[in-house]
Amino acid sequence: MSKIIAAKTIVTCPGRNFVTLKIVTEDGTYGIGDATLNGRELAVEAYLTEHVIPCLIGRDAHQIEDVWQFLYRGAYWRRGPVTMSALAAVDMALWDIKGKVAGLPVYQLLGGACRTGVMVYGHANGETIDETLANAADYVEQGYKAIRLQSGVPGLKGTYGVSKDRFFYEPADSDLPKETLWSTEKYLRSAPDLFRAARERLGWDIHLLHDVHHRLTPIEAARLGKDLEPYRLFWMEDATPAENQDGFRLVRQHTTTPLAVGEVFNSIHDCKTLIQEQLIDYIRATVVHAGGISHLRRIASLADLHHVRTGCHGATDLSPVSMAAALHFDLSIPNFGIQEYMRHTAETDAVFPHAYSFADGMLHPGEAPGLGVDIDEDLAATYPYRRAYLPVARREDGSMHDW
Ligand SMILES: O=C(O)C(=O)C[C@H](O)[C@H](O)CO
Ligand SMILES: [Mg+2]
Repeated sequence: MSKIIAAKTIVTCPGRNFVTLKIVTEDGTYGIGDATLNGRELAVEAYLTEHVIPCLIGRDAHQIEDVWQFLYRGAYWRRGPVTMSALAAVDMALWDIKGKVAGLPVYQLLGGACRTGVMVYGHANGETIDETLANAADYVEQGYKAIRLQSGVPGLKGTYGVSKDRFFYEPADSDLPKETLWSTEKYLRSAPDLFRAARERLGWDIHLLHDVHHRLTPIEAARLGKDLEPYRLFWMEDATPAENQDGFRLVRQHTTTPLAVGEVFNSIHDCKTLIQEQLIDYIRATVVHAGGISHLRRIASLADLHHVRTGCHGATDLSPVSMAAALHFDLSIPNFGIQEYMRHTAETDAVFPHAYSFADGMLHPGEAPGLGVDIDEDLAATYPYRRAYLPVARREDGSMHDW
């Protein structure tokens, strides 16, 4: 028994907002978990403070599964991004505590390493194809084996996924949602040009990925998948809004471009049809939004039965605590595919000192007991919360468009 005697949330904004849960046990051991939900941070913070933390006090920190079941089954209003992010933070923090008490990195508790490192993909983007490919060439030089390419769409000012900074990308950059312009026709004309040029310039020894950000109908996604086939993408991500899972049947019938989806999923119930019918190749559900390490392992086990591999979301709105948790998970499961890696800024890295490291296109979680990430609470307190939103998209006629 390792009784939980205290828990609290820490909200900080070292360039962007993060919510962290800290759980302390009677022997003074503490664990941390990420509870960040981009643009809705304080909803999770309040859910944890008002509804979860009171239920944690007095429980055994070692009973990770029982605590998970208590908070999930006992919630009645279960699932959904707020609830599952809060539950994820508890789960991560308890795995962190267990690792620290055992003196082992979490991946060892999950069965040990299945691979020497975790292949990651970086983000190369630019206003033009030339700019995007120049940035991609830098990633190749840094040793990356896989790169996501996003480029501005000719005729559209500012495209989601395209940043001004070469290496640091923060789309939640406005205190109210910024309205951007979208044209499916223009995008569908330009996206294949990007990948044709990429293969000419970068060759075939690098994995190329692309994120459509849920912006196409199934038949449009099918056409893009076909147009991209000659360039052999590692995956086409979020081709169509994921609520309408029937849409994936149509996309699947028309293209052999591998499909990835799942960053907005919160539970195994969101992905089970797509996995069981083999309508996707990569499931991108992530530790923080899908109930923590414990629940993500269930999703991965189901996926493994159906030849679906993982590709955890890893944008900058997931804190270094989530990144570490994802790396322990990635290292330990048989059907790992790839891990997204959008580097955090130096300010964020200073607030969250961590043991994970990058070399030769791979990340490794390191050998520190637990998750191997800490939070400098004094430094965190110097960065107060600032409301920040992702942009929204309108079509050229002014109507709202899907993400
Ligand atoms: O990283 C990705 O694949 C994304 O699509 C980034 C998301 O837009 C971002 O995490 C939303 O909060
Ligand atoms: Mg995405």
